[in-house]
Amino acid sequence: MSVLPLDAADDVATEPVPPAQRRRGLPYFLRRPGGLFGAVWLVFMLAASLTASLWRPYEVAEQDLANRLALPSGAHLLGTDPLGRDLLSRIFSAGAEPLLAAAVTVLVAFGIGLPLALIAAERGRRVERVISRVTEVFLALPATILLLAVIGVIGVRTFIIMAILGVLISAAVYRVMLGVAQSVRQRLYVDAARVNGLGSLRVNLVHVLPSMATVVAVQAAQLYGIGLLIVAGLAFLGFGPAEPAPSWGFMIQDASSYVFNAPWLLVPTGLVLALTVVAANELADAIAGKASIARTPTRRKRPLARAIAAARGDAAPADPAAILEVRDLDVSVDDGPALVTGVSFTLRPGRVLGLVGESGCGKTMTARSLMGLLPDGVSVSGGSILWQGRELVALPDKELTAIRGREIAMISQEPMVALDPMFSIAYQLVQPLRRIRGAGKAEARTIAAELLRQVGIVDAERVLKSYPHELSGGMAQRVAIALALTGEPKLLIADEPTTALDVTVQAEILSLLRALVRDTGLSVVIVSHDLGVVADICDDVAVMYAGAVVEDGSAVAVLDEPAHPYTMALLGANPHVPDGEPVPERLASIPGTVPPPGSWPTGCRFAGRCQFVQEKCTVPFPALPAHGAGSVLCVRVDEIARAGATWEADDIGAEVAPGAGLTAEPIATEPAATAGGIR
Ligand SMILES: Nc1ncnc2c1ncn2[C@@H]1O[C@H](COP(=O)(O)OP(=O)(O)OP(=O)(O)O)[C@@H](O)[C@H]1O
Repeated sequence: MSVLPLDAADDVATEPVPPAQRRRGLPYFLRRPGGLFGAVWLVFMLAASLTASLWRPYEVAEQDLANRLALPSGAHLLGTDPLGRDLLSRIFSAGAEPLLAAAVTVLVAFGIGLPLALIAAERGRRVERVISRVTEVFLALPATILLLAVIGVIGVRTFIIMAILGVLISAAVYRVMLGVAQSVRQRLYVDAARVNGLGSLRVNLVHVLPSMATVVAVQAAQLYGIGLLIVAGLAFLGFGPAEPAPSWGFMIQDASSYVFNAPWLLVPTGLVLALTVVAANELADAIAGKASIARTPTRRKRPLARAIAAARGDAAPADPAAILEVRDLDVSVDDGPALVTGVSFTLRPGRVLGLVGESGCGKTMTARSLMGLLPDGVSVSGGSILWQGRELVALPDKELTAIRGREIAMISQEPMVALDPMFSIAYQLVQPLRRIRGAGKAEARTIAAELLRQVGIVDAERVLKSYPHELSGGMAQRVAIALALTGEPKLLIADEPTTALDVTVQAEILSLLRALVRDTGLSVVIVSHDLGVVADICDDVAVMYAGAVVEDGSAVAVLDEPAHPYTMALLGANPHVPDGEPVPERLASIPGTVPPPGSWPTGCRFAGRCQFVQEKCTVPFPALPAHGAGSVLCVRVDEIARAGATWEADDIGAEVAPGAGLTAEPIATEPAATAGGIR
């Protein structure tokens, strides 16, 4: 039996209620007429039913044979049944059982389904598959037949029957909650909590569950209404309390026999049952009033990476001064295409490395792999990430958790999303400070204020009391940076930290990052598609195209004298002209788009869009010619350099033919010297 729609996760709220709204008077759902009615009616019914023996005017079995099938009167406010028993007394005396039994179903269904969903969402695809397969078995069971069989064995024991129903329905609850939990876990503030080293149980309790509260409440209220109908339905079929004990279902069944000669008999019980079910649904609707949809993929741990690590221990970095050394990193979709291949770069303390390239080139996947925060179904499939000489690839999650937030921190493009809307800034800063630095509450608050000042927030006390939605984008990004600094990290990974901000705020955040690097010796890996950002802040740069680093070196060298055609093209297409340089009449463009993973061409992946393409670019090449201090993934790099060719801006309306930018006769390629080719 599946009483909950399996796609309900898409239809209900996962967005927490803004704290300001929560704090002002009644909860928001009670301010809606439907919600108020639902809550008041349910509370009234429960209270009246549980106390019925204290106030009912007649005993439930007391007969007034002179007043059979009577209409409402002063003596019998809701009338009487065929034996002259008082309907008001019987209806409310019968209410406790369905109201409590339906609650048992809800508690059991959510008591099983919700924790399973949280575990499946957290433990990754394998565990999720196992749990999902088991729940599918439950979903396939013929629940009605099963319940009737149980009644045959144990008799009419409503609470046990409804508990068994809860077990069966828990499979449907699991399916719905899994979608929501996966969606919530994908939110950046959950990432931020993980990045700050919060353990999985606390991430679930502090961040995931509160964000699921609305969905849980909506689903629970709906399931409660369904539970009421099932209890009444069972009693209607004769599987309720034995006469003369009253039950809503049997009273309706009894009334249906008199529907023509005493139609009123059906009204009071039917109306009370209908109103109670409607009340549960109205409450659910009111809770769902703030609905918003969240559909994002889930994350998982890194099974392939574990295998890699099993075969490899920690190693000494090739560059002894390096704090981070990434070698031949491959990131792939499990059982799917590679997203990143052979990425290598080195980062020294106090330096800023930029990963730059068009959208979809693999910058984010590369950056996220450094923290073990790849999306579900994507994992490191090769290579090594040496962090201070320690291999991070396939490090157990527990050890990675200890590194995240403390040694390596992360900020992302959307500061608002990275901050949990449920909590004040003070709370979000104080918690990691207490956990990571072991500070007391007062001390943590003082440090939090200092951190806010360090990131350029002058009225730190006011901001500490604020909630994320009360901050501007730039302010929120400063807070996100302060949050990242709570663990005094040595490396900050900044994924497009200024993309969502307006230009003036961008400049402020960049200058803040520069100051942090200068003052604290922090190292930064910054992901950006903006060469202006790279020029502004980076010491080193790695240009990525279609999952590979096509050129790297010092920012000055790469930006001043780009060697790879792709870097030239990016620079030619950059609308920002440095001060003192002439403004070009027309910007360059790069025809076509980045080929998606799985359809990268053989040979140079940029060949299809390159102005300098030749036959030899389209065949695999095992190694590359040396070029300056950095590396350049182009077989023609020296020819192009010698010819002094640059990426041509195309004429309006005309597309530059591949190969048009270089007219020199083909020149023999230098002997291969640098390792690394395109796979
Ligand atoms: N969860 C995922 N499953 C499969 N493929 C993915 C997933 N996430 C990203 N990709 C693909 O991986 C490739 C690299 O994505 P990535 O986000 O690293 O690019 P990017 O250079 O950071 O681009 P952007 O600036 O748009 O984020 C893209 O082709 C993208 O479609």
